[in-house]
Amino acid sequence: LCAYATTQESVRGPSQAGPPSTDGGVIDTSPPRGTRDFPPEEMRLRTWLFDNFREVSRSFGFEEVDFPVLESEELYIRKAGEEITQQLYNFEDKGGRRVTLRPELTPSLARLVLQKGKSAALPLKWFAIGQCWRYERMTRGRRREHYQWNMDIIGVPGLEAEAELLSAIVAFFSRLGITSKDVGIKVSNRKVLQEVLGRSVIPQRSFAAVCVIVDKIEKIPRSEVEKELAGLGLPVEAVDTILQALTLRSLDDLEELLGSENEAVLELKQLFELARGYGFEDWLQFDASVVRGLAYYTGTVFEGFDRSGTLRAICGGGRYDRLLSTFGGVDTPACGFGFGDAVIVELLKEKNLMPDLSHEVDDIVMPLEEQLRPQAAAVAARLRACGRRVDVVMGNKKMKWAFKHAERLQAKRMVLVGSAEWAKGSVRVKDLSSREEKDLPIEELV
Ligand SMILES: Nc1ccc(Br)nc1
Repeated sequence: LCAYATTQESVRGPSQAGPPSTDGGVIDTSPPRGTRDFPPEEMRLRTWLFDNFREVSRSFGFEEVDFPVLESEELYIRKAGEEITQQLYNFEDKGGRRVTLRPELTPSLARLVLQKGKSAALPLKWFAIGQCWRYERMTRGRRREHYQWNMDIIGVPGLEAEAELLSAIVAFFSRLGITSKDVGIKVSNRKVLQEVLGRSVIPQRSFAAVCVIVDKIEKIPRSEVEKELAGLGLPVEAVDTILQALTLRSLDDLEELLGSENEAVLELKQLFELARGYGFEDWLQFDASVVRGLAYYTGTVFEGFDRSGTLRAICGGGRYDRLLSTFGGVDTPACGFGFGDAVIVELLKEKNLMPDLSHEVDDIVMPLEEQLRPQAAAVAARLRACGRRVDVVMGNKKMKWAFKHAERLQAKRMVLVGSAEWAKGSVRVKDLSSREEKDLPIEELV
């Protein structure tokens, strides 16, 4: 399957036979199950998307980091029943080590923060774009890999960190032409659930598992959620109280339920006040049903959604103040988000906002006779040294082919190297938009 394409053409590989395989037939040219190739057109779109991820990250003063796609399995062994840890692309390596292709980036980031220890001056503002994996029985035919953009702030306990991250997400959407009419960001706080569970005397050790189950509230039948919560030993009335609390959609109602001094109420009010300061409050809406499916969130949680309701969550994140101590480190406040490379492309297609990305070449240089190829090479080298993107015609091609090639590449000029012109220190240049043609001295080519 090709990455972002949806047409059948993208799936069929080239018709010519591939390298002979052992039994004389053509090898399977498809990529491994659940993975994608990125042929040029798809790769241009991916590069464009990642360039936007990077430019937003840099405009917020973040530094890029990266980690191995292969990590120790122990980074993801959590007991809260998350889908992400039940679908590890894990195996035992030749040294007998339990390893896995990473399903997410946050644990790697936490590992690097711990590794850096005191040498990393806080706050850290790190971003990464990395391929993440899951191993899902192909019954559902879903992908097994995607690229995720992550931005994380380490060392800031206050809501200003979440506000910065949300502002970065809004800045990214805005760069692509997506508005708050197309997309919203649901915001809540896990302290809502913590308070509600506390009132039902639910043991703290079940909190993460309750969040993972409640996160499925809009994906599986309520009866199934009730059954799974009961499976954690929650009494029926507690289940009703929890599900009732999750229907809250206004901060006033939340305040009425939890009181004006409740931490979740105070934090959410502060976050919305900061959002007004940044000017992106119309992107946000409080929604108590948002808990996110990762066990380690401890406070604010949020997710970007398309208002037409046709797509899965576009991005998501939250505060995770106690992740480092689960790795034996000292707890450090942290918050971050993940933004996948697939749903956003579906949204851009739906909104007709896909960019027009052509194969960009400025000049096509062609020797009119084979023995002039060294001269053509000199012309190409000079043009490239001046920053022009140059395609040199290779092989013994006819002019008709060369002009068709130039049209395909949407080149701006055709530069023909012929003996008569070369003898005068010139080349023949055809402007491919004005169709104007003239001899130019080589030193005037740029
Ligand atoms: N965590 C994760 C990894 C890979 C894909 Br595709 N989706 C989610």
